[in-house]
Amino acid sequence: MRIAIASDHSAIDLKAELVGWLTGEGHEVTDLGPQGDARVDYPDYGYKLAAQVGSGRAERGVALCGSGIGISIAVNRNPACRCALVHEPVSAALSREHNDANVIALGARLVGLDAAKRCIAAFLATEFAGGRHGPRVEKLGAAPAC
Ligand SMILES: O=C(CO)[C@H](O)[C@H](O)[C@H](O)COP(=O)(O)O
Repeated sequence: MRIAIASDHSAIDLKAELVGWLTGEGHEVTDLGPQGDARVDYPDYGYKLAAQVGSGRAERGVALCGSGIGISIAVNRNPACRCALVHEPVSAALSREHNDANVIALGARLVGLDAAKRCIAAFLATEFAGGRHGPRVEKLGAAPAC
């Protein structure tokens, strides 16, 4: 699967571990940065990731920051993205099954490497169930203007 991954400075170590793991699992991984450990702003990387997934260049995205909150908010500002912030695998699977999430967000200061891998594995393995969930997800792509 084509997977894009991005973070802020708080999650570069977790990002590096996940890039290695996902690549080893046979995925085509695009690391959108950051590459160094300088402090950066999560919106910049969230927007880059959202553009990659929203355009279809990546099929799925992995978004990381300290809590996962900031970067998930940034990704979800792109109407083509449905980013789910999760802390355990059941929510990760539900985000696919019910919400057809295309980006998963994780907090590097809250979730360890093993839990992050289990969440991502569930996220990648679970299909969207469709059916009654279809029209609900369609509504997410057509949010009313304020
Ligand atoms: O957006 C966040 C909080 O909701 C992330 O956890 C950020 O990574 C965090 O705010 C960065 O904080 P720092 O003190 O500048 O490292």
